Amino acid sequence: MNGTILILGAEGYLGWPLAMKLALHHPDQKIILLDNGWRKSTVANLGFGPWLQIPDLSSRIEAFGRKYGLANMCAVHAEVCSDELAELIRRERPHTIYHLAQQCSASYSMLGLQQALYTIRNNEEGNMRLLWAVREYVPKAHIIKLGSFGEYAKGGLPIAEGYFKPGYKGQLASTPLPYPRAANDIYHVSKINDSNYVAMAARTWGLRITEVMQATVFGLLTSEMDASPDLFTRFDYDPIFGTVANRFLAQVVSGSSMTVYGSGNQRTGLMALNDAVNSLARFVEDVPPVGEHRVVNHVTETHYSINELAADIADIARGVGLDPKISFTSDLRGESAAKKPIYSIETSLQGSHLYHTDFHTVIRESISLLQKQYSTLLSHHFSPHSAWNECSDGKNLDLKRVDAVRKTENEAYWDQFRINTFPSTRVNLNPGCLATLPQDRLETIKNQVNGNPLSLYALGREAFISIQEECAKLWPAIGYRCNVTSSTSQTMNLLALVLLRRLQEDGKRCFQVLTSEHEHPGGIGPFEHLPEYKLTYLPDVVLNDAEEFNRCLREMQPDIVFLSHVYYPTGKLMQDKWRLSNIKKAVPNAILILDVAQSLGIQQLPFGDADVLIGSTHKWLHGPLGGGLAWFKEDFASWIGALYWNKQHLFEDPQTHGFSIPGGQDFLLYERLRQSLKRYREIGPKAILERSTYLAAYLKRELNGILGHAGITHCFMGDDVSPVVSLLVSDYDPYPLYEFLRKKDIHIKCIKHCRVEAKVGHVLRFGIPYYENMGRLRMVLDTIASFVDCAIMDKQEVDLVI
Ligand SMILES: O=c1ccn([C@@H]2O[C@H](COP(=O)(O)OP(=O)(O)O[C@H]3O[C@H](CS(=O)(=O)O)[C@@H](O)[C@H](O)[C@H]3O)[C@@H](O)[C@H]2O)c(=O)[nH]1
Repeated sequence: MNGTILILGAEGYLGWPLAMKLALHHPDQKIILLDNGWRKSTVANLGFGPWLQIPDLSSRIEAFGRKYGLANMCAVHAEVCSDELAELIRRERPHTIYHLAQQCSASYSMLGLQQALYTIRNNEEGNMRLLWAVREYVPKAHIIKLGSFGEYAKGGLPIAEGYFKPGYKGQLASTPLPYPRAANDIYHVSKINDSNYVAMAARTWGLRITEVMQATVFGLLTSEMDASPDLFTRFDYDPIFGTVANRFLAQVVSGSSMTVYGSGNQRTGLMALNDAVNSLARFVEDVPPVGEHRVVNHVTETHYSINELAADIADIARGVGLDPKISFTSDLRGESAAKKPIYSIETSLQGSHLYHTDFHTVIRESISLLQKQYSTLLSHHFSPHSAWNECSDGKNLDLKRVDAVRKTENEAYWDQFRINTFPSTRVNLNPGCLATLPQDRLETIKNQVNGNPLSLYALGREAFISIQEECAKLWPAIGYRCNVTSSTSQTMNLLALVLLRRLQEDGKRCFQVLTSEHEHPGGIGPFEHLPEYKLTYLPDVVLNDAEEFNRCLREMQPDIVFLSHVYYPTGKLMQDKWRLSNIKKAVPNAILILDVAQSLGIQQLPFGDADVLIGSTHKWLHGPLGGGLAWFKEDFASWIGALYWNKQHLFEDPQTHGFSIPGGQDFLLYERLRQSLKRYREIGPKAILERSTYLAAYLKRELNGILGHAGITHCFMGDDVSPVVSLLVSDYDPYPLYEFLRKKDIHIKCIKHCRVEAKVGHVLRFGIPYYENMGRLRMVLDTIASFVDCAIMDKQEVDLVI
């Protein structure tokens, strides 16, 4: 490769088409696409999503490679606001850097304090870090910084390109001064501040900077996409991230009213996506001299007021047989203009560098494409955002609306969320393995390591620290050490062996383990297979009777009590309030191990009495397979010493020595877990449990109806506080049904021949992830009903009867 071009914010609306254009125009150059996925996850978390479901960035890069036979793009998941940026620039030495990695929504920046702070930090810190990194490592590089046309103060004067020579008190300035800037929102103020910093960096440090004062971009297609959906860019049309022309397009195509804010006399500059990207790409060859802050007004449609824009789009829409409507709201942004403001706009590139596609052509082409790619429409995308001056207690009213959108019963919201983040067509309801890594994180992780084992370790260390921070927030456990381990089964093997070694130091050879009849083999199995342990399985009638249970404890004086927090076959929650503290009172020297594999992520963990709590990450945290979290009481951890004895510690921290997975492992596990915990915290444990139990109640109710109708004797085990539906059938073998579902890509769990709460039979377990929805569960139920009907009606009981 003959050089490197770096695009910051390459997964955005402009970033991706720009990357394609550069890759095609410069096949001998390496194009690095950096993004942190913020835009995608933030839009989804607000309850919105783009019109078209676009593949993730790495799939798009692959599709581009296939179509054009080029392999000069590579994606990097990194934060601009971290040392990763300087490190990347130091390593790659790009000659051209596009900076598009900014929070670009004025409405988002006005949602509340957190959003305002995020905008300032991300935009201004990111910009500052870029300037310093370029100064340090590639001072001759060309920075192309996306500014905003909206930074300029509009006062009836012609709008110059960044600098002009004003007159005052009869005198004309001798050197050009910055054209006045003013804004009504935090986003645009952050861009104004950026302009000052880049101007300073050019003047004082001699950097070469082109600042592109970008007007509102509209449209969906660029020439490189060639109408291939796997190369499309995101098209947002919601009130926070959707911009005016794109919103109007989506509104006319879907039959909603175009929402004009205020009088509609306010003006907006516009530019078609293809024109904007073409022009941006040409700056690679058009480099300003050292020390120049060149400002470019990037706008092609200079005359539109919002009313005129709506009227023009309405005309074009009518021309293609649509029935456009326009509605007016109050002046949400304080833009009130009694009549259209008058000013002209200078654009030095117009006619040369800046190609201007006919507005009507782009609008017609966009309408046609939106009609063809009609998506799941969510009407809340069309409502306006709330007024920028309507704040109470520091919280903008919009957030309340967003909360309402996200509530448990909002199928449209969750459907969109699933499509955005867990788009698999399979329905995974196997509560033993809900390890479905969100789509938007997969690519991130793939690109972190680039085949270098040392970077794998470095990433592992960094991720481990973040995991510990996340865990401390999610599960504050005073007096415990939290460690990232292997899964419950793997950790229990180690713990059973280490315990044996420690217990035998007192000379004893045989140890009593008290447990229940419904443990998962992964937890209790190691004790069952090591002959030094003698197991007693208490039946549920004893476990559920406080007095009887205490009597057993006192009589047996077990060395170890091993119990599950949520019962494996039924999903029922242990009555831990009295159970665990009673164990500690009755047998204070016994080691109490709590298997939280079935409860981690959906129930509050009962810290306080248990010496160890062990859970897996591939169930309700939807995290990596083979990972686990284990909490050890401080004194227990000191006594037991370690689980891993090979001293290949990955960390300096002695607290983790011997308890965290040592070197020689795949530490992407840590990165995957970090991503899963981040997602888990973003959605929130409460929302997750509420949504999952709500769906589980629906599935249970409907399943009951189907089985009752078919005359199949059954009962549901468990309770209503768990998102696990556990179905017990005694007269039928449910395995053929399980197999039938599996072939239809519906996964559940079948446990044959088990005893639960004095009943004997076969159990089918359904665990319902929060991101599922009624429509997909209905499909599962219909599939079950079709199997059951068929088997009964065709008198194929032979399939069902044991
Ligand atoms: O449904 C809507 C949406 C917007 N508007 C009006 O359309 C105008 C433009 O609003 P917008 O949301 O499309 O765009 P804006 O907030 O101005 O910001 C967008 O356009 C800027 C360039 S410029 O518009 O400032 O030139 C970029 O910097 C930003 O990143 C991009 O989000 C405003 O007068 C707004 O009141 C409506 O009337 N109805």
